[in-house]
Amino acid sequence: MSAGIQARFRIDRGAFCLDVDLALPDRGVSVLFGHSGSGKTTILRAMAGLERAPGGHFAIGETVWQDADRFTPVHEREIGVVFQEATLFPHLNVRRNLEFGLRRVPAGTRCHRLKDVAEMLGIAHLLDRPPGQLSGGERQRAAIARALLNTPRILLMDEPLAALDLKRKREILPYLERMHRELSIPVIYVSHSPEEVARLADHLVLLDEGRAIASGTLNTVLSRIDLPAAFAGDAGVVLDTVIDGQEEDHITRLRFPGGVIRVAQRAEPVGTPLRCRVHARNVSLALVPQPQTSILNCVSALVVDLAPTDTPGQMLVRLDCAGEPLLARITERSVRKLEIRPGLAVRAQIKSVALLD
Ligand SMILES: Nc1ncnc2c1ncn2[C@@H]1O[C@H](COP(=O)(O)OP(=O)(O)OP(=O)(O)O)[C@@H](O)[C@H]1O
Repeated sequence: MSAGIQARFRIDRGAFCLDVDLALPDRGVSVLFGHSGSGKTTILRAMAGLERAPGGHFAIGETVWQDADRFTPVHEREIGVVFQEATLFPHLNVRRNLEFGLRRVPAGTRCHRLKDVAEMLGIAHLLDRPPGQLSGGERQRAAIARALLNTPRILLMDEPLAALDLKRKREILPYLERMHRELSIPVIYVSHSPEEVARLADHLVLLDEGRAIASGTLNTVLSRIDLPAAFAGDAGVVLDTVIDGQEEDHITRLRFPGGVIRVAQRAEPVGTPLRCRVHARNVSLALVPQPQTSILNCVSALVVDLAPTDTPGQMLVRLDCAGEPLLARITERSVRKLEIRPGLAVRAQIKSVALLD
């Protein structure tokens, strides 16, 4: 088994000190999430070799790019980097821009790869256009394609959607999700958008003032109730479900290990995976099944632990639904009334779920 990604950096800038020691998976998307100024970009720059972190260590599996006696310069690291603003050459059309990324690929496979990557990112029909005639989202997709065509060992993305308006963000996210499914290289993705985290992350690192206050699989970190400030009112988990069947009244049934969730009708076939976000504020608790309720979704769960939130009178309760975590945000009064405590069996009523696609 490979050792994954090891990244240990200490950078002292006086007013700001980055001090992280991260073990990240060498597949999937690891999101670095935190407030402005928490050190996300500095980590990415240190990984790329753009920032010196004396005494640091950075390795992907057996490939060591930085340790006590080595510092591989940026141009010798097999990385793809995508910044907030797409950096395409304005005087070259999209095809020529992409060909720039092909220098490390054996000549025989180049056309094939260019075509595949352009199709994956939905820009195959734009290859003859200059960047000036593309929308912001299309330009960013071309920049991602160029970074991928360099056959990197790792893709570093620094808020690639930040410069786009909401409509363009929504347009590009499905391409990123597709990339997520189809790529075998690790992606380190800087973001401060909870929506991007929920849609794209496999692994999540929470940063605060230069330190990693949590790092783990997406739901392990999202379901921590001791990190109240991180997501504040957005606290919640992500469920990976599959479509289980259709019901009358235009309802689709989704299945996850903790039970069944019903949502407004979806057109996809049975078996299609769907990621959904369940906000803690949309989950309430009952001790017995509630037949007289308009809420369609109710699953059995055990209380794991509970903690106060930033809002007076409100508590976060962590639940275990057959191994899947779920969070509920309820009032302190309800905690007292129902005697909510670790180990208690409850019914979790899910008022709504947000489907992430
Ligand atoms: N070249 C530099 N010299 C000195 N300080 C810097 C430099 N670049 C960034 N900083 C400071 O280092 C800290 C971390 O910056 P960084 O850009 O890594 O944060 P970030 O989490 O990526 O923020 P944002 O979300 O706003 O991009 C900030 O306090 C910033 O002001």
